[in-house]
Amino acid sequence: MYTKVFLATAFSSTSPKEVAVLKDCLFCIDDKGIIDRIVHPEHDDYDSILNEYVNTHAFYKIDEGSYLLPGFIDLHIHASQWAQAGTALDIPLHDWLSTYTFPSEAKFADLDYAKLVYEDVVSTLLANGTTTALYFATVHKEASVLLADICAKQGQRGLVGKVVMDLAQECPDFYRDADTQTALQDTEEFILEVKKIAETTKQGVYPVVTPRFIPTCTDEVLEGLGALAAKYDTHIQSHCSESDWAHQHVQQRFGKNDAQALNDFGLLQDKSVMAHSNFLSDEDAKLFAETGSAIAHCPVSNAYFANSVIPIAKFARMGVDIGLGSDISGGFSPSLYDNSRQAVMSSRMLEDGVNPDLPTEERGVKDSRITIAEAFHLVTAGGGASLSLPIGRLEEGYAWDVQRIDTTIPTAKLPLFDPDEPLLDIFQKMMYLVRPENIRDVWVQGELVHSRN
Ligand SMILES: Nc1nc2[nH]cnc2c(=O)[nH]1
Repeated sequence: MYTKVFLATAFSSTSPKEVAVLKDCLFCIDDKGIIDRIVHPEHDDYDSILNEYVNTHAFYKIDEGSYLLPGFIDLHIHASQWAQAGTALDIPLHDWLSTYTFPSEAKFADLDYAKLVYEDVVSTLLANGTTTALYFATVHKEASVLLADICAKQGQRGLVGKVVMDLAQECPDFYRDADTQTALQDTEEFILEVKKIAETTKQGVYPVVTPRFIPTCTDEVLEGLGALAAKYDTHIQSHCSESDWAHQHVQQRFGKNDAQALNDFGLLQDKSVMAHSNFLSDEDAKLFAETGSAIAHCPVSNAYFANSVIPIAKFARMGVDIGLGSDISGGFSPSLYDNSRQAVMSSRMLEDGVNPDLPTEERGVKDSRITIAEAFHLVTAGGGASLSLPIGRLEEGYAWDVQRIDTTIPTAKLPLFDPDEPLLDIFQKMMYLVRPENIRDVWVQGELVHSRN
């Protein structure tokens, strides 16, 4: 007995460069919200399953002109920074943090304010097709638990970190952990409270060990956080080699790159996700591949703060797990469609180069481009592999995290005029042209969590 059976045409990434078209398939979902079977029209039992379910409440026929995509996975987002999205992008990272961001994050000591912003960011992400998000909250333990609770209640798969920043000379008095011991104790209590919420959350919520980045953390806290992550087998997230300033800051402090320093503190492992990572050396990238650590590539944010375009195609060839992050609010857009488009465009600019005064052959970095199909892989299957969770693919054994895209609605109609247009062309048009209006329904772990109908 299946809980839900969908008859639909869908797209799913089967490898970094390949997208499968699942035409007129039956997607059979069990009571845990997992895809139990995908039955193709040529399968022997297609007609019998169709006949068994077609007149039941469990049957969902996706209309012509609508297509299913896996829900998107945001590998790096600061939930609290939703309150300042779209502002203050005119100054460098270090000044942006101290002038705008730390004062804005400090307001999350107020739980009423935190609730207002967090409920809105989670529902906004769901409306944009983001079914899983790896969140930075703020230093405040209670407000961080609240974010996990809001994800649980709204049906989003949230991985949430209480931010740790305890280094007095780099953090303002009004916004940091009281001291190292408190930072570690709050983190441990946070982990236990989120694990408690997870016990009754179908789609899962996960506590994440979250040193903000090396420049705001003491050696003691970094070491303690590595130990806590090992003790509770949690995910880990931080920022790594994001900009010239951040990269050089760690070099000056430790005489080594961020990646190496994070590894020495036990912070690079299979469930680690490091945001940005623009300035990884080849050796650093090998360390990521060996430890199973992932890169959260944040292409919109990088255009403002990273002083560079990350060579994402090269790191993918080296076997590093990679997904996409919106990095609200270093990135202004909550949409991973926007970020997929920017990932492609930035990679093209890296390949061709940008300075017209240089001769063609000196202008760019060859073999740097990625296609929109590769961006789709990053935002779905790549994100799932980065988190070591069975999400991001429409395959048996994976969670039913899905968005229904309607290409026909009058206010956001896609330019589809040829009834014989190849489905993979329609897929590309969706990746480039979909707006939130087109995202009609969103399911997480088999449950409908957003609908515009
Ligand atoms: N983009 C970005 N980089 C950071 N590095 C440390 N904190 C932050 C942050 O909030 N945003």
